[in-house]
Amino acid sequence: MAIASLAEIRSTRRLIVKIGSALLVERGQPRRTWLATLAEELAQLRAGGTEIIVVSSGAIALGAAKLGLEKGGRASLADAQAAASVGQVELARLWADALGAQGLLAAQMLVTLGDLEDRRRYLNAAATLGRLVETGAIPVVNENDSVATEEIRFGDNDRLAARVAQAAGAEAVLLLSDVNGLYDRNPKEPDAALIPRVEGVTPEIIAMASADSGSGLGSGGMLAKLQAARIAERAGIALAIVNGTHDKPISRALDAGIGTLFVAQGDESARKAWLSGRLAPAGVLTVDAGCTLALERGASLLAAGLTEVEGDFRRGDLVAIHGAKGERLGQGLVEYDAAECRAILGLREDEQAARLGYVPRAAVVHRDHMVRA
Ligand SMILES: Nc1ncnc2c1ncn2[C@@H]1O[C@H](COP(=O)(O)OP(=O)(O)O)[C@@H](O)[C@H]1O
Ligand SMILES: N[C@@H](CCC(=O)OP(=O)(O)O)C(=O)O
Repeated sequence: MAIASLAEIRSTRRLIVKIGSALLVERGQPRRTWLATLAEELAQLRAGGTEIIVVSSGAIALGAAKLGLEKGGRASLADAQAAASVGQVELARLWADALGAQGLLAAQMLVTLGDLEDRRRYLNAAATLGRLVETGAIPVVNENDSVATEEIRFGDNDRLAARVAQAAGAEAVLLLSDVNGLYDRNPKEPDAALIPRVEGVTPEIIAMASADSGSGLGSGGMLAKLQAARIAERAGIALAIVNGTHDKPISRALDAGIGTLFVAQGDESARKAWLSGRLAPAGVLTVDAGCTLALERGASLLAAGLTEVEGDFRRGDLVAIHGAKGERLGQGLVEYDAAECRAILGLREDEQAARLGYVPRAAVVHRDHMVRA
């Protein structure tokens, strides 16, 4: 479903909700009462059938206060990493308590840029997120700040949220911030006007983001949100920036329709196109007629339908999928190395475990990581 209004975000199947540092932390202290109202809203969304993944900042701000570090722990990378180590413990506890009060189970997931941008590791993160959500738990994702160095950091959780959305196959991202949305200039300027809807993040839109990052607690400012919007729109995912400062911020913003909606610029196939990029497939998997039919119906490629494996690829590589007559059926990210694929060719799941010596993965190419021709 293409999301055309803020209100429609309520009816998404899977939604990423990102909370910035300034919302969660005030003068070094967590905003527990506010968080309780947000958790209540997340529980309501969940009860209405929307699967929720939280991306939460706040570790550095919380940890810096505990350690008494200057500049909110952002004076140096070493400070930020130490602050994040201390603060993440508290952040996880906060979420476990807030969601627990609503009868929900919080699951902590700390990731780095590489986990979401390197194809091989991306599959692991995607599988864990998917499984967590299926179990009914609410993943609470943050960057693993204490180990990520400058070159391998997102640094801001806005882009992290957009990448998590891709990995989790979410339809929308809701960025809760301390402003109503994107303004045509720095919102502190008197004539600044809120932009309700953006169809494509153009250079003109990027130019609206002022270098002033408002709260001073976070890291990304508006520019990071626009970069996140660009990742999302190209992946066929809607993204909205709304004001999260009030109690029950989601209902307030979505009901009143106040915020900025970045409309997805592609469809589902655009999301999957990201998976394939412009890479040349590293191998070919040929499947039998039954499997061809199953793939046409949108199923995953299972080892039982595999008849031939060509090439020397590794888990996470892009492979082409061919039918029995050599016709191209599609392509996708393969869950096994080539040697393992050959070992389990044609085998059912129970036979695979015996051959591999470990519990097999759900598919050779999962439907979420496959683009049909
Ligand atoms: N064109 C703009 N529209 C809205 N906000 C802007 C704009 N340019 C700069 N900003 C600043 O960006 C801030 C939001 O970024 P940030 O403080 O990083 O948020 P968060 O902590 O929620 O991630 C706003 O408070 C605002 O001061
Ligand atoms: N991972 C960091 C957050 C970094 C960040 O981008 O913060 P923000 O701009 O407030 O979303 C932390 O937990 O402190």
